[in-house]
Amino acid sequence: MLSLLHIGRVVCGLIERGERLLIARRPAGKNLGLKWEFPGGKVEPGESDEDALHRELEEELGVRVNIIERLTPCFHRYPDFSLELISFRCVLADTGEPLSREHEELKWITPDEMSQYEFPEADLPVLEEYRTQQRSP
Ligand SMILES: Nc1nc2c([nH]c(=O)n2[C@H]2C[C@H](O)[C@@H](COP(=O)(O)OP(=O)(O)OP(=O)(O)O)O2)c(=O)[nH]1
Repeated sequence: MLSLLHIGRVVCGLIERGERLLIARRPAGKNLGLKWEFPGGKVEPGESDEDALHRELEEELGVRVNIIERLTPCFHRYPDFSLELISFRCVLADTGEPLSREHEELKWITPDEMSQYEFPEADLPVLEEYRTQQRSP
């Protein structure tokens, strides 16, 4: 029998700077390797989603952020595991550049450029919601 692992809540940050958003490329050896994602990670037991976001962004990028808005959470089932992805629009709290401590590469892209990058399937509704928001006045 196939057993499907539910990894629980994963938070990620859509970090905005002017018209651009930060995307990060997952390392080759990790699951969903070389896909582009929004930095973040798994929420630990007893932690709030917001605390998890701040912890992960500090660990992965060495940055502090201010949260602007929580987007609609998405449940997604991959062939071998499922997760709930909770995304937040945010901005950098300080002037320093994010560091690529755990990713293959970081890039600042415009919403129009998103379609040129391969994101995990769980991110597709997030990208759609974000682009729709950008188009509305
Ligand atoms: N950070 C992040 N993870 C995503 C996104 N989309 C998506 O499907 N995921 C998946 C990939 C991973 O299976 C999971 C996040 O776990 P992770 O392994 O990157 O995070 P972590 O730092 O908590 O994990 P670990 O290496 O400590 O085990 O969520 C996304 O946009 N950002």
